[in-house]
Amino acid sequence: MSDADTGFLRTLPKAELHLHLEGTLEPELMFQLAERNGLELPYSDVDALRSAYEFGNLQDFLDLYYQGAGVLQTEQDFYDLTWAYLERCAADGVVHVEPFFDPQTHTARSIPMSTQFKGITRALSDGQEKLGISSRLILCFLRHLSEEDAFTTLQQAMPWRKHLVAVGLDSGEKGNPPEKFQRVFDEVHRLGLGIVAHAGEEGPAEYIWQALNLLKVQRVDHGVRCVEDPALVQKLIDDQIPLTVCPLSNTRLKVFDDMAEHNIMQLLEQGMCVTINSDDPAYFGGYLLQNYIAVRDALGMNEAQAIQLARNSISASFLSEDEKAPHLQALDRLS
Ligand SMILES: Nc1ncnc2[nH]cnc12
Ligand SMILES: [Zn+2]
Repeated sequence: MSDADTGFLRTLPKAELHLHLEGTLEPELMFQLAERNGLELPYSDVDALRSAYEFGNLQDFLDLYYQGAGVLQTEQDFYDLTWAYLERCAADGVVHVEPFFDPQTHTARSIPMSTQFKGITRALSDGQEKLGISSRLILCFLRHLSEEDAFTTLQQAMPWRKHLVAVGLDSGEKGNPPEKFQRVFDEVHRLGLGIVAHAGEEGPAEYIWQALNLLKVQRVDHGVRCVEDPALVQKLIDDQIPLTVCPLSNTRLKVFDDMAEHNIMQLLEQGMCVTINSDDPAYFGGYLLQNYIAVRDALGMNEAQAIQLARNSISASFLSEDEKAPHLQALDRLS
């Protein structure tokens, strides 16, 4: 039995570091935006759409996720999406967020970069002002597309450079290793932006090595397959490279058959800087608090471990040390 009750988990000051804004598109909002934009969805109603959320693997999910994102057309759509997510964060006790967005999903449909940035950043700014939630935005390249396309995307984002803290790499991992994007991440580095990448979700431990050594990532998104290489596990511990782990996502996408088999608590106990995140909560059945609850219920996470996971999320963020301090002090008071 665990001693971390839900109220306690809610009051923990937590940061969310692995969250795709397009993955917060709830079926209700998807239908609302489709109607507002005069689009037809290939589902009769919200229930029919939700019942399609059965995924055998990452690609099954991505096919639906990219299709769903097609309803996002106007600045207000991006605002509404982001604002709805921030309201969920407020309810879950999330104090800081570093969301991802996938601009190529939208520019490919002729939705300008400016439309995306304006809607998202206006909501993030309201989130700070009205909800007290701080944020830093991360642009992700889609790894199933070419490196040339990523270069074009980076160029298009330059007028919005000051709104970005980092650039990431997502989408289908298998067959799209980090090395495919080494040159564009060299450029990201030259621009002084942070770097993160999905690696070791479905892909092998070798992709995590590449993310570290070739892309020079500051955090690894997912990374749970690191356990297949003991030397890699040791490196992640020694260098305290944060892993942004997404428990509900991993079970819904069959990275682990069952939450009871998830390795997050083993990684934590080995001394790795692991964090809990929700990835694509509208598709995987829960926002950040729900992920903490799922880990508690299946893996017996206790209060001290929950505090450590929350502490890791603040430490691993792109906030300055001064900005982290009040959250870390609040966590110390709970210890
Ligand atoms: N879990 C995930 N892995 C890779 N790309 C994604 N895009 C949205 N969610 C993702
Ligand atoms: Zn992800």
